[in-house]
Amino acid sequence: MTSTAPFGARLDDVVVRFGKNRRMLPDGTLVKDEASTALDGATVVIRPGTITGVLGRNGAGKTTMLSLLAAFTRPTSGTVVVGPEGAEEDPWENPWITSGTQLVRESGDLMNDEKVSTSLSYYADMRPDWSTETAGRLLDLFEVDVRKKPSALSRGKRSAVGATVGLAARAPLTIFDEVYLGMDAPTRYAFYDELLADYAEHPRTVLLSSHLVEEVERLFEDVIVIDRGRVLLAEPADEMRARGFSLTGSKDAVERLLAGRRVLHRQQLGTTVQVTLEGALEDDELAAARAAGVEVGAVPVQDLFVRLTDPRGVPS
Ligand SMILES: Nc1ncnc2c1ncn2[C@@H]1O[C@H](COP(=O)(O)OP(=O)(O)OP(=O)(O)O)[C@@H](O)[C@H]1O
Repeated sequence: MTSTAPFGARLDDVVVRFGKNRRMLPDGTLVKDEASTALDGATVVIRPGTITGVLGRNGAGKTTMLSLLAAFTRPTSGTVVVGPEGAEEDPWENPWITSGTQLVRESGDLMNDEKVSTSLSYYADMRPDWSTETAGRLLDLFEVDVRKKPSALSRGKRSAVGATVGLAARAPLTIFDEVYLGMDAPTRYAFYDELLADYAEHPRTVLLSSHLVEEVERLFEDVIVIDRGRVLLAEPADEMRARGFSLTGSKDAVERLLAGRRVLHRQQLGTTVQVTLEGALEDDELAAARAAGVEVGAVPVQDLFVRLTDPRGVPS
């Protein structure tokens, strides 16, 4: 256990706009930059003591949301609270909350001009539940030489240091924002295994954003999908998986089972058709599908995510 109960979090109608700055052009003209809206009325609850996947297409607002929780950014409007259940507080300039929140970004947030060991000592001092034993073991596993400066490490090794910081900190709210970048497949899988094992022994709240959905979806208990600054869905991963199913079989047999259903995706190979549909089959429909030689399958979270956030909408 960490010494503090896992943190939950809540965003209520949060808007974040960037860049309404005035700028002087070389000819002396004053221009006002277009504001860009990163979050546009985002409302979500993050359950304490879960591993939650944060999914969204490029520019959807994931990093902005995670930065709000770690008090790296402030909302333009709306409220953000973080903390143990029933004692959540605004994280902004709130040392009690921020000392319990570890955000790991792609950059690893290491001191560039110092040895990696210096950054690790800094995190060890800052995080009340820091595990020196875990840090040492993971650095050995990832084969990181902590006597080097971050600039002398490969991108994958820098990410591995970030992953190590995130796990060794044992923070009640631990956030990994695309921490896998640059890591090769064996290192990423080692990280996922370590995350699950450490989480089982030391329950806390983990948020994980990743574009490698197929790889990480097995870790998720909850999933948040962000689409163009809004929360499209936030629910247990099993509920998300139950949002759809696939049918594979001959075109005619599959077509007969489509009636009235929303088709999320369709592909055809010769006379065989595979469709992804929203909802679930009733028992009699399932029996009819089997009798017609149509295979009924689950849909990976990756596919549902891609279809549900398709900017062209879903085919009718
Ligand atoms: N500091 C900033 N200044 C101006 N615009 C910003 C800033 N940070 C983010 N944005 C804009 O806000 C939107 C959301 O960005 P954000 O980084 O949160 O998305 P993301 O879902 O993490 O994307 P990606 O998957 O590509 O990393 C984007 O349009 C981005 O250009």
